[in-house]
Amino acid sequence: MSTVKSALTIAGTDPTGGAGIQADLKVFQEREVFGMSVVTSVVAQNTEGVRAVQHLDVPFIEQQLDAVLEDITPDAIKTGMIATVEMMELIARKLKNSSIPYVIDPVMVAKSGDSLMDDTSRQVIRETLIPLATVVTPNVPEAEILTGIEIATQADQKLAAKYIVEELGAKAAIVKGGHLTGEETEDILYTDGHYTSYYSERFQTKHTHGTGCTFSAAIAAELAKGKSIEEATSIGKEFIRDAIQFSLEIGKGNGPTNAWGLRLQGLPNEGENVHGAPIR
Ligand SMILES: Nc1ncnc2c1ncn2[C@@H]1O[C@H](COP(=O)(O)OP(=O)(O)O)[C@@H](O)[C@H]1O
Ligand SMILES: Cc1ncc(COP(=O)(O)OP(=O)(O)O)c(N)n1
Repeated sequence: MSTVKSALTIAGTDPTGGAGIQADLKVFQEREVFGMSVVTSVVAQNTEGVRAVQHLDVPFIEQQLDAVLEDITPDAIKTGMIATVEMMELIARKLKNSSIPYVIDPVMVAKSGDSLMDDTSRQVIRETLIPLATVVTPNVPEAEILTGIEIATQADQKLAAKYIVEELGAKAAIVKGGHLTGEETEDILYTDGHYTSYYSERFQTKHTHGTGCTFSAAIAAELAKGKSIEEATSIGKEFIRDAIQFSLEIGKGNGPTNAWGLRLQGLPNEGENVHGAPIR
């Protein structure tokens, strides 16, 4: 009997491999969890931005989900780009009575500024998916939309995280600090009435395509292995720090995070700041 755990990502695609499903699968592999995926939207994007989006038909997304879930029970599920109300309703129906740990990265806008979720869905996700979540991982603009709270300080991050749990019904929320300023990044977790902060140095790099996907996928992988929410977040934070420190200068725009950054720590260039390193 295999002891390898599995995780399922339900999300959109990035043909350049830096974000979305492709990024999630790399992270699952790196965290030694068997990765599975259900595609919601096919996105023609690259490191410079989004060119076009095609949403798959909801009945076909359901067929993909059924094909996985009737065969394999994942040890954790993550959702990323869920762009329409109909997709949200489908996933909510499928996960309603499930006890599988469920991480929501409420992807709304790509770093390039391109919208990945329509306006109605930004409101509807609050009622459909968020109450089912084990952990929700919004960045600052996403947390502002979910809560209506303007976020500029650590105190605002805390208020928003608490709101997502106490008012919207998630088990835990991590309001990420990547979009704020300062020498450090601080991500604030609220769960079971307690706050925990997770810090890292802030790297001065433009190569941050896929940071949110990478962070949430790492948390999902650790939950799949049975780690607590606090432990999974701590490992996720270390993972994203190294994935950004060793991010890659691929493409003409914002290069992607490096899912094997943590492994590089064991190599001779340990500690060196190599972000922007070409892969050749
Ligand atoms: N320049 C940076 N240096 C170090 N960590 C960062 C940097 N930018 C973002 N992070 C971290 O990456 C993760 C994703 O953050 P964020 O950029 O806020 O989300 P998103 O990619 O969803 O916009 C968080 O843990 C955040 O603190
Ligand atoms: C298909 C798809 N899903 C999510 C994103 C957003 O990724 P994120 O990790 O939030 O980082 P950026 O790509 O916005 O830098 C995406 N671009 N595509």
